[in-house]
Amino acid sequence: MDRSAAVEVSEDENEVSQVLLCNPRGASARISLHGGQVRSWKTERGEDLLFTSSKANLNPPAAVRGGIPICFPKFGNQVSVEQHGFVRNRMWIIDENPAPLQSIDSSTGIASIDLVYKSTDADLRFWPHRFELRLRVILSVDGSLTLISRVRNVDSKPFTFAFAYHTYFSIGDIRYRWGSRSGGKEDFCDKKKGLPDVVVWNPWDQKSKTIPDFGKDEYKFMLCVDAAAIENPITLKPGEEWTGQVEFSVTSLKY
Ligand SMILES: O=P(O)(O)OC[C@H]1O[C@H](O)[C@H](O)[C@@H](O)[C@@H]1O
Repeated sequence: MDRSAAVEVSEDENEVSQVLLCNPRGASARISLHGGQVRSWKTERGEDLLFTSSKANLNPPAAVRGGIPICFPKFGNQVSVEQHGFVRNRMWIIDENPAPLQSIDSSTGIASIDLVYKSTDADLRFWPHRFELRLRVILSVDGSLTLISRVRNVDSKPFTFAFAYHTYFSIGDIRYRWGSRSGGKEDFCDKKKGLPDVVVWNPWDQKSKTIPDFGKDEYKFMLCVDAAAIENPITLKPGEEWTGQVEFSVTSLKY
């Protein structure tokens, strides 16, 4: 029987709202309003395709180690801006009135949610520009996950930023073949728009020991592959908007 897609909002143990998207086949994605961060992306068999550390600190404001933190307006460690920007450490809200990007109808089996983060006066101390960042997360009938971010300059002067979906994939065992899951039968595939760069990161054994919210041997079972715009930062004039989109799916390998 074909069921409709479902969107449920609940609170986690820290009273932070979480949105659960389910497609008719039982695949799901969970998104936290803390950071607008995708926390899990599960197949219909319940297997999480994203990594979350067993040592992750779930208490705001620090970003959770795992899932898909959003890095904006900077990537990396830069003077006066928090590492990887600050929106991953802020509380977002559900956008009740999203601009239509495409028609989404839950009876078609597609589940989606729109979140927004609007810069505050306090943020101006870290980055002196006013912006609105909207995130649409779409879980499709085939289980693929699409993230569409739109940054709008609502200031009176231009600004320049970097952006990354800092995606922690869960993998089989990095010592045998990175990117493969459970013996090399499946692989991740992503399609990107507006995000020309890719950042690949694994802390490996030595750096793992210096990261408090990361388990000693967990580096073997994760790999960050970030769809990003970093090398050539994006400049927006007042009123302009930029869109960065990524679609993740799992494909079966033919070997
Ligand atoms: O610990 P985080 O701030 O989340 O950053 C995690 C990692 O992200 C990136 O991939 C950087 O290149 C690394 O230098 C950094 O350690």
